[in-house]
Amino acid sequence: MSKQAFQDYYPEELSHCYGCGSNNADGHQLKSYWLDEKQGETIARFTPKAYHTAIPGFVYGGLIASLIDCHGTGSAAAAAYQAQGRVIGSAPALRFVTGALNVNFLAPTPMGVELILRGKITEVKERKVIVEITLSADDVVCVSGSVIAVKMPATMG
Ligand SMILES: CCCCCCCCCC(=O)SCCNC(=O)CCNC(=O)[C@H](O)C(C)(C)COP(=O)(O)OP(=O)(O)OC[C@H]1O[C@@H](n2cnc3c(N)ncnc32)[C@H](O)[C@@H]1OP(=O)(O)O
Repeated sequence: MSKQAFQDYYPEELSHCYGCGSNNADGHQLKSYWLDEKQGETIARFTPKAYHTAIPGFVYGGLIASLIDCHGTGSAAAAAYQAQGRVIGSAPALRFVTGALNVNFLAPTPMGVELILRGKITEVKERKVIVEITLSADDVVCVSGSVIAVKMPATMG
């Protein structure tokens, strides 16, 4: 696993995202990495805080959605660089935003354990990347989801 997260390559001015921006002190600051680059598999870890509670003992679904969202967009950027045979972070920058986010809550997600997000890149096009994601707690898949990530429009940059 590489030491630098995909999000560490985002430029400073695009590092304010509530889910994954390292410049957002109030955000989740999610970090995503290759688990197996050849297989297009990625990983992120996150331990919810007490204030991320839905029902006592269980994690708030909106938090989970945002973790899937940012693991998806980060994985998409890494996959786009990979597909072009380029070093991640090299210019011109390849940046992706969420076009669509699907989340399926399969089982209650317990508080008090580290959550593991695993991504699988299933489609890479020039302007669009699809990432399928699972979120596990204690080796149980509690949530599945997918992100359709689309190249960031100039109007957002
Ligand atoms: C960027 C650096 C890091 C920043 C932090 C990470 C981001 C964190 C995640 C977020 O929260 S981002 C904020 C939430 N997202 C937005 O506000 C995006 C708002 N929507 C848009 O700006 C545009 O609608 C969008 C860029 C998503 C798409 O517009 P485009 O005109 O660029 O898309 P286009 O029509 O060219 O379609 C390109 C491909 O994407 C597909 N696509 C576009 N929008 C889609 C959609 N909504 N659902 C499914 N597919 C979609 C489209 O079908 C097509 O696929 P194909 O190539 O296979 O034909």
